[in-house]
Amino acid sequence: MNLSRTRTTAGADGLRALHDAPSTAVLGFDFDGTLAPIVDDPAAARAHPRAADALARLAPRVGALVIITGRPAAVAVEYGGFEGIDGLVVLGQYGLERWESGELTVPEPPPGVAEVRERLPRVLAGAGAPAETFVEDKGQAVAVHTRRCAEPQAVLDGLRGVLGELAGSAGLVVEPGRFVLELRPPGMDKGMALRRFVEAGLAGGAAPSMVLFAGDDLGDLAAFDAIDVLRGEGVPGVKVCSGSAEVTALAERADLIVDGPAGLVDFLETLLPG
Ligand SMILES: O=P(O)(O)OC[C@H]1O[C@H](O[C@H]2O[C@H](CO)[C@@H](O)[C@H](O)[C@H]2O)[C@H](O)[C@@H](O)[C@@H]1O
Repeated sequence: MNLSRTRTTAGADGLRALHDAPSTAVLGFDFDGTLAPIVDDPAAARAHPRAADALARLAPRVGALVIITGRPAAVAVEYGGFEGIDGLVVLGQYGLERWESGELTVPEPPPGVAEVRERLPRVLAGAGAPAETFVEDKGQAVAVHTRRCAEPQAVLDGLRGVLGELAGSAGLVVEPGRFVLELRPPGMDKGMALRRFVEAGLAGGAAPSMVLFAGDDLGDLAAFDAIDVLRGEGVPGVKVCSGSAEVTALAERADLIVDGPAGLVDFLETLLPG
């Protein structure tokens, strides 16, 4: 493993801890933009062609593999091709849902989601949202995408206020992302999900010896925060940014920057025996 690839001493310490004791390491990943290249249609997103194989080969070598995604857990499993990966846990909808070994746990959505679903078309029409504005219904949340609009950032910025009001009036919060505003339940984020996963310990009861998380989008900053807290408590950690021109906030805080999903898979393959 090439420790000099890291930009920080703490990151090099974290990678060294991974190298020294992989069997008690926790490796966490975001899905879209990190394991799966970004595409215009959310339903067309698929994991990088080498991602599932790399994860399947890593699974028996590390303490735990967890994907923490804004997607419904079952969707990430399907789009990722992750069905047969023993030992992989997928926490969907920012940690509300859990998939492991084919078992899926999904809570009842709060009533605010149905309210937002019903009111959203009128709110979008009233705000003059272009026809290319796309609504993704995720069951626990509703996402408004502007990627396919001619001016996606301007449309997104123009919708922030009305969608914030709509979410607030229904007891939901707005989660901003790459040309998307998600109206979702409060009370859980990727940092809390990662923290709980780590605190639950590894199969067999061992405490994780290090934690790595790789992400690309604003929702992943909470997981970076969790890594910082763990480091403060003496658990080595590595923050990996799947770099893009669309979001720069993660790169500023990352120990290691890789070139999108292809770069992440290349990195994962360096953790495997040749
Ligand atoms: O937490 P993640 O796994 O990164 O999921 C976050 C959201 O990702 C998806 O949207 C993003 O990817 C789409 C497909 O590449 C892209 O078209 C869109 O512009 C991106 O924002 C997904 O559709 C959302 O449901 C996820 O919450």
